[in-house]
Amino acid sequence: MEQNVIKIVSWLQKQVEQANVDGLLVGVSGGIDSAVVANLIKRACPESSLGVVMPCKSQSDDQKHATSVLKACGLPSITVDLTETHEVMFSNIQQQLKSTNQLDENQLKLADANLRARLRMSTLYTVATNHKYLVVGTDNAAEWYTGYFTKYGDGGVDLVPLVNLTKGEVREMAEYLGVPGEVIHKQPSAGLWEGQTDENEMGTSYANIDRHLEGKEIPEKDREIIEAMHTRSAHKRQLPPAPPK
Ligand SMILES: Nc1ncnc2c1ncn2[C@@H]1O[C@H](COP(=O)(O)OP(=O)(O)OC[C@H]2O[C@@H]([n+]3cccc(C(=O)O)c3)[C@H](O)[C@@H]2O)[C@@H](O)[C@H]1O
Ligand SMILES: Nc1ncnc2c1ncn2[C@@H]1O[C@H](COP(=O)(O)OP(=O)(O)OP(=O)(O)O)[C@@H](O)[C@H]1O
Ligand SMILES: [Mg+2]
Repeated sequence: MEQNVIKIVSWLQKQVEQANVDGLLVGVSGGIDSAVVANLIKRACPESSLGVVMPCKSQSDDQKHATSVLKACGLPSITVDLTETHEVMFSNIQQQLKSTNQLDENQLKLADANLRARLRMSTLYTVATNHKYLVVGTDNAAEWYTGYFTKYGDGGVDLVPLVNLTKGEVREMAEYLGVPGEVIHKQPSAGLWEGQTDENEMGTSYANIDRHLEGKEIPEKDREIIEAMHTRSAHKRQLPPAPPK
């Protein structure tokens, strides 16, 4: 594990040098993926790294966990509360759709969740430009393969240091890095709506996705779910399609 950490930390340092920027930042949610990245960027750029906490109708536990992650790794932070910003933007869009008879309640619920992720992305780039830092993403191999992220939201980043690690490997790295236990052991959640957990929404488990990525046998039903997510999300892992010249 130590070797893996050293490898990623020096890769991050190289990216900073090559991009000719001053440092790195990450959104810190109180979840395990951003906790690991927070530790890695602090190691890569001890004097020029930043965590950004961005509550948006978030659970109070998440904020408590974000604070304990930041304290444990000594990463400085700022907090930008997006609750009001989201409220203004979302209710304006909703009103316009409603008054013109174009509102689809179910679709808009999903769009609402993705809007929060995209407001966070805009916030991170605003702070990154101010500091001359790069935005570091937190997607792991399981999320990347299944496309379980918001296009141009939490997927809109400059670097993806965890993209080759399964969720299990992220957990092992979190333990090695001293991430607080309550963060390591809670259910992964995008916090996109009340009571949401990743595994409920996906209909399969990270353990199955990890096993599938490692080439091991998993139940046929889970294999089908994972492959369907992978196919459906191909566009998120590519540049936007363009017509031939
Ligand atoms: N074939 C295609 N070619 C090009 N573009 C295509 C496309 N199909 C859809 N699109 C575009 O992509 C959009 C759909 O993609 P997107 O907006 O990402 O939305 P979508 O994939 O529907 O939803 C995002 C998923 O990621 C989950 N998520 C989000 C954020 C964080 C986390 C987490 O783990 O923390 C999880 C979230 O719960 C949800 O299940 C469509 O609205 C359309 O604009
Ligand atoms: N409230 C928040 N404040 C700051 N960043 C956030 C917040 N919510 C989400 N993010 C950013 O979006 C990323 C994607 O969320 P995701 O839930 O996949 O990761 P996580 O919360 O770190 O871990 P887990 O998957 O275990 O919940 C986070 O890692 C973080 O960078
Ligand atoms: Mg989360």
